[in-house]
Amino acid sequence: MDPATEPQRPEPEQLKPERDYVRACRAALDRLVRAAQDRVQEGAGVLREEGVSGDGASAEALGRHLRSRAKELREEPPGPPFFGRLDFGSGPDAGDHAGQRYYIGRRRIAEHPAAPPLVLDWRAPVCRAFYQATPAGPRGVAVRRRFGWAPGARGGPEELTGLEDEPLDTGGAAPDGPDPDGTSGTSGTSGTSGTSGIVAAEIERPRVGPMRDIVATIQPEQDDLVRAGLDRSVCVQGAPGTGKTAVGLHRAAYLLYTHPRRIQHGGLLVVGPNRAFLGYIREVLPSLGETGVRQCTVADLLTGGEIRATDGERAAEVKHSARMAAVLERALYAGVRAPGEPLAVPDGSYRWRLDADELAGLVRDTLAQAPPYETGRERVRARTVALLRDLAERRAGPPGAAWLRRMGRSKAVRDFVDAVWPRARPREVLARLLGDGDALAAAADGLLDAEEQRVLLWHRPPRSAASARWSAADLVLLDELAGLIAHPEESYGHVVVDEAQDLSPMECRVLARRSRFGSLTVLGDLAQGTTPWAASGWPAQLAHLGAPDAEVVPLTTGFRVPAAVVAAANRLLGSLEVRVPPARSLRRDGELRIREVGGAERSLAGAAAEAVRAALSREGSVGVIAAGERTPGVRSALADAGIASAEPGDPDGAGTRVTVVPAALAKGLEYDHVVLLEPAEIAEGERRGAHQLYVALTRAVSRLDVLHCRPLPPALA
Ligand SMILES: Nc1ncnc2c1ncn2[C@@H]1O[C@H](COP(=O)(O)OP(=O)(O)OP(=O)(O)O)[C@@H](O)[C@H]1O
Repeated sequence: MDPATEPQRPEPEQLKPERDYVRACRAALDRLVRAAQDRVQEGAGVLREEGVSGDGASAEALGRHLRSRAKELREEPPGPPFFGRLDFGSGPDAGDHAGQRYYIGRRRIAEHPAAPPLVLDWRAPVCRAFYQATPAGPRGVAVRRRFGWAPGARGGPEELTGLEDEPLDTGGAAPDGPDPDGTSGTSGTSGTSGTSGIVAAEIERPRVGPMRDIVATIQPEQDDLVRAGLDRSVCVQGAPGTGKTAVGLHRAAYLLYTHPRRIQHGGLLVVGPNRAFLGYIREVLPSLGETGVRQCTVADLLTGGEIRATDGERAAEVKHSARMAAVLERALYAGVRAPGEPLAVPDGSYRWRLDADELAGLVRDTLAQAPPYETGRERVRARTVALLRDLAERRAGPPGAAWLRRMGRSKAVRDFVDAVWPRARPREVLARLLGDGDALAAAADGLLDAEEQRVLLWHRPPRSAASARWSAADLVLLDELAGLIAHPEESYGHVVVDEAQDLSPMECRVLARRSRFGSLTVLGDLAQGTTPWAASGWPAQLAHLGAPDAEVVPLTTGFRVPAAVVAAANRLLGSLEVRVPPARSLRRDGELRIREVGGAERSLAGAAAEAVRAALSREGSVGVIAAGERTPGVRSALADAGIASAEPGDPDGAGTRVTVVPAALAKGLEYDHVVLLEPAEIAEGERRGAHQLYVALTRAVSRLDVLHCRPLPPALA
């Protein structure tokens, strides 16, 4: 927190008791770390004494647990131990909390595990009041106190620089406590929620480095989403900068805290659009103490092989369409057929005979049950053996288990199963589909038209499935086939999907398969859809994601983009192919400047370098956004001007203030100052160029410079 922007400068004596409380928290934390380390040593002693005898295995497990707890505590990012305080009143609304005072922080702090906590974890149920209480609905809270900390504070007492009180339930008195200066309920803001200076300062502070958590300033409508139950899937349709990503990550942390067993069993998965985005959000969950969450792209989940081919635009589009799911299912089951003749199974000198009709009925029944393909195959085998057992039983009484196993493995039964329900491997099925026009025509009949079939077919089919070169879209299809053959082994307890509007139906199905028993948090903005297959409405997309009942909740209050920029972006909304509620900005500050470059000026890239130089005289990050083909020129113009720049997601660019961003990679990122080059070029560049421009326009936290040589798109003119 920047003390300069703080609305209220408390007297040092107001801060003193709070700084003492900080000291008490630090001391408790130090004791916790020491105790955990001691327990590791004790654990090691137990291990040594027990050796391999006795209960060595559980001693070892205990040792592992203690070591990881000690490591966790040591590695806990140092930071302010708390950010808020609740003083409950004595009225009936306060319930069990009447007269209580609670400090709220990122993690629980206590003298020892059984002691009453000095600081509550923000996810604890009682902390909900911190986010939700208003003067109209105080929830028993007499005073809400927010603390301001110096920028980059590591949690030292002197770094606590501000506080702000909001009297809420004026009917109840604040409790007595270690706060003899009487600040509670007297100092601070007007008491109207939403006018907190500390919240405003947090929202308007300059951005540096990766995304940070918003745990101290979560807004009531965001909190509702963060704490939605695990059994509910939710879909957040949020305008740019309304905190969708932040909400998704905090919800992940909340669910891990509230349902540790259910989530940790399957794990929690966060899916984002690309590396640059994942790099940007990487540190939010660890800063909330959650380190075990997998964060990846949909492509990272696909294990079908390497990408060694590129699809044409049309082929990719067809491969990503929902109809491919049905085409692949047909292709997979194309080999399943009813037996044409009876089955004879030799058994010593005897032969068992099964009737063709009976076997056909068995295959038909199995198909009707629609199990995964491989399960179906095993079911056919087991039922065939069961028919043989019935015959044997009638002849000589019940056969033993060894006999049943022998029949199941006999060549006759194996050949029969292979003939009616052949073994299937994803690559072979797909290679046949893409390499053989007849196979494709059979599977795609009524689903894909002749042109669509033509674009799918390989011009030069590989000699075998093993030597096929797969494209990115093929890997999605291989995953679908693998999922039809057997349920994927990895299935998560909860999946958070960001920028979900950009996923194709087939990509949605990749995620649906991995959250079979879980719920989803779906985050997106239809107006920011930039892929050829971007969703135009949520119901269909949610159905592909396997969460057709998810409630769609809009967020429209923007925390990033200043009002002037939001107004320009909203004008663009009318020209997009989707209907979404327009955003409104919480921020009155900020600047939008549009400038035509021409005449004596050398070039757009040169003008960009000048704009960047001017931007660098202020605080915060700078992003130059341009059509992809323009970015190399911009980087060299910056280098010529002596300005270092990085690409988004470049791990070596961590200390660089200037990032040059191809418009296609701008999604989800934000910079204090954005220099946007030649918007007309971005708008025309791709098929959904207007959406791309909408994304590019909404990346600025404080200032947006638009530089152009060509006429502006109408919405900006
Ligand atoms: N309650 C809040 N308090 C402080 N900052 C917030 C709050 N909510 C959101 N922000 C900040 O606003 C910015 C935008 O948030 P976020 O990236 O989550 O929005 P988004 O809806 O995902 O945006 P987009 O769709 O444009 O990518 C971030 O810097 C985030 O930290």
